[in-house]
Amino acid sequence: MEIRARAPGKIILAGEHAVVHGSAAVAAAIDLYTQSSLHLPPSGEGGAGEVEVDLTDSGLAFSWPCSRLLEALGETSRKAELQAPRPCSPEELAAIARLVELHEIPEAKIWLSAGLSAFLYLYTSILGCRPGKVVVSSGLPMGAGLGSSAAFSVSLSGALLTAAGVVSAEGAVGGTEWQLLGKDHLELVNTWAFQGEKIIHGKPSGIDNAVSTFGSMIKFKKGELTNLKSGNPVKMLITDTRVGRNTKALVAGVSERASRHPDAMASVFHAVNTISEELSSIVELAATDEIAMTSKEEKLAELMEMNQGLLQCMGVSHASIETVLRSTLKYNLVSKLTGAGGGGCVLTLIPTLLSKLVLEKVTTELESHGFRCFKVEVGGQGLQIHQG
Ligand SMILES: Nc1ncnc2c1ncn2[C@@H]1O[C@H](COP(=O)(O)OP(=O)(O)O)[C@@H](O)[C@H]1O
Ligand SMILES: C[C@@](O)(CCOP(=O)(O)O)CC(=O)O
Ligand SMILES: [Mg+2]
Repeated sequence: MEIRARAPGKIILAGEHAVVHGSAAVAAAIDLYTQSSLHLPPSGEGGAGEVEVDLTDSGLAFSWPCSRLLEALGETSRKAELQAPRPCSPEELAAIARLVELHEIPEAKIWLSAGLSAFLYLYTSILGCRPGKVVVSSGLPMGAGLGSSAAFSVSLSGALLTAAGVVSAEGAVGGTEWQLLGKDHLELVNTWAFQGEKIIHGKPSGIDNAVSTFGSMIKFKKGELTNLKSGNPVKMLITDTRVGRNTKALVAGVSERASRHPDAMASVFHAVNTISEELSSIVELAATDEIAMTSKEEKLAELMEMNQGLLQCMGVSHASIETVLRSTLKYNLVSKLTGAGGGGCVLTLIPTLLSKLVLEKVTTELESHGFRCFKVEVGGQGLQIHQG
């Protein structure tokens, strides 16, 4: 049996970091995906064979004998828990970390260990210690702010829960081999993926896994999700500064600053909340044609600029991000970091009336700094399944 699941990355238009502290944020799915293909041998029995994962993007593959997993973790998959995952306990996480350490991961790719821990947790909790192989491949840059960790957790959870028979695909995605899940099944995948994100991020807000699961453009606040109907999707240029960084460390850094300056940071988070609320109402107004396109874009640009200033207050900007801001401002274009910052990707709002020539000039200038620019479609499908 082969089950494939693909889940999109995301951009955050407003509210990253502040969303971890209870503010609203606005995010949208993009058309870059992580795909997990799960192969299960016909008669998988606990205790025999191996669990394998092939991480094609990093060129590394790992495997564990099922007997070893059983010995270290016990029989982890319990029917009742499939409908309501329990968080990974510190003891279980330590046992998983020891299983990951059985493999020598090259120092330059040590960041993979968090993803491997999330993999082992999701696999053994959902399918138990039965043999199987998962091949993961992604069009998303890893650790760059486009939500690769969430797309990884969502696609894995989608494939594993489908194999366990607790979720099933229903409607086809027009003209493709992919199928969608119903709302309740998506909710369940999202809950599992959140557990995976917790292992990778430490303290995620849940926005990345939610937008990767449900797709579209959403407002997210304290775990509550509102679908934003945006008539004419915004156009964004993404610049990957190629400066590597780690979301877990950046999120922890903002929390430390918040504990050093609780009142000042509460005001920053409050301001971000207001920006996200305003941004989401502009997106929705635009869908009803109650606001002209140019006026919408001017307002969005101003709000993004204000949000970037507040992200600088939180200490998550970076010299490379500032270079992108300066370069795009020369052409009167507004940019802000997206995701955790500290390097990674920057969004630049592309107004509808911007000439092709100007866009080419900006892109050339950004690429002359060694950055990589690309355009994405915003607000598309979330998790999709293919069973064959
Ligand atoms: N395709 C993948 N293969 C292996 N690990 C992945 C993959 N995608 C994401 N990960 C895991 O997620 C981590 C990146 O997550 P994070 O720091 O949150 O950045 P982002 O989510 O912005 O890409 C990687 O270090 C790795 O552990
Ligand atoms: C910084 C944060 O708001 C978004 C992180 O996104 P990413 O992992 O950098 O793609 C953290 C979170 O909301 O969990
Ligand atoms: Mg992430």
